[in-house]
Amino acid sequence: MASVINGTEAAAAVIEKVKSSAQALEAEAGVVTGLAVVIVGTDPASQAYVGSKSKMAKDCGFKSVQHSLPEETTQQELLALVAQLNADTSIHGILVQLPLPKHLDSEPVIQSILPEKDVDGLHVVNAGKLATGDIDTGLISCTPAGALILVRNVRGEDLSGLSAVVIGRSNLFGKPMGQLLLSRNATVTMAHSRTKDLAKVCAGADILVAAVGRPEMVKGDWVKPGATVIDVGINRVAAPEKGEGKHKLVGDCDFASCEPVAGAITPVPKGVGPMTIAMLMANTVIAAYRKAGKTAPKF
Ligand SMILES: NC(=O)C1=CN([C@@H]2O[C@H](COP(=O)(O)OP(=O)(O)OC[C@H]3O[C@@H](n4cnc5c(N)ncnc54)[C@H](OP(=O)(O)O)[C@@H]3O)[C@@H](O)[C@H]2O)C=CC1
Ligand SMILES: Nc1nc(=O)c2c([nH]1)NC[C@@H]1CN(c3ccc(C(=O)N[C@@H](CCC(=O)O)C(=O)O)cc3)C=[N+]21
Repeated sequence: MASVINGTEAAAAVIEKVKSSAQALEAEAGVVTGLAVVIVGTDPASQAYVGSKSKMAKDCGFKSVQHSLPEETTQQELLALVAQLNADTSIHGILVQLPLPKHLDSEPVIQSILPEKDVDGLHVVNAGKLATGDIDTGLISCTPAGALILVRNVRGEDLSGLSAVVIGRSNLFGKPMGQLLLSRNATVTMAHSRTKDLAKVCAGADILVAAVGRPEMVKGDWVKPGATVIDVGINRVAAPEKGEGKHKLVGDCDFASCEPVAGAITPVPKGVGPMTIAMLMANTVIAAYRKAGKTAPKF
């Protein structure tokens, strides 16, 4: 039986440190940490995430601004908003919620954010720093940064001798996760949709991280006994057992079959999800410290 990793509790510890850091920065330098979240369109799931990010920012004592733009926003209008936020000295972090509506091209928008305000870690400068092994001076994508803290809580600071498999190779999660695990000396395999015999690849993993977007794809017989399983997937599926038209969240791992085999496993919800929001706050306060010329807290 695995121990179930409590993401809510781990996130609360991060948030406590963010709050005290933000307070200290305000007391010492008169700087209020500022976060701007930009959302385009009306996707209900995105609206919910953005709402909880703005609320958490306020709880941390930040200045929090939310820009909700209509579905028909043009590329030019979105770029103009980012330029305005880049120039705004009261804003230290900018997050543009993805995915954007189909008529918009997300890449130029992301690359137009100043790297020092790119709290999603998606700017090439930040992605490049992580890829070249600089984990200290850039900003790292929130979900992998949070997932790594959960891994460290179970396995310790140094992952030498452990094999890690990451399923998924997105810029937002899979690639930075692989690089973070590598930076801690794990032996990393990046798996994806073209990987042959995925079950066998996974069976060698001491640390198995799934970020695929396929509900309950990873089964218990893919899991090495005692492995640390980090389930990043957030899938909203029908839950007729809860009543007609009801939904529930499930991960990319089949919890019922994985949990008896794993040594430790994250649940969905209350696993990686809360860490993502906590690390967004952490990145924002880090950005504010750097802007003020002060040594940023480490998480
Ligand atoms: N908890 C949180 O805070 C967050 C959760 N998520 C969740 O994580 C999941 C992944 O997100 P994201 O990385 O953005 O997704 P993407 O859709 O960008 O990437 C999915 C990856 O999974 C791979 N893949 C797809 N099908 C298979 C398969 N059958 N076997 C092996 N690999 C496969 C793809 O491979 P290929 O490259 O070959 O196409 C791709 O690399 C989603 O469920 C998302 O909701 C995301 C961000 C934050
Ligand atoms: N630019 C950008 N950066 C992101 O980091 C980003 C994004 N776009 N687009 C969407 C994904 C998804 N994402 C989540 C954040 C928190 C939870 C979260 O807190 N989940 C709760 C449950 C929430 C619920 O009940 O609905 C949990 O897992 O316990 C989930 C998913 C960030 N994303």
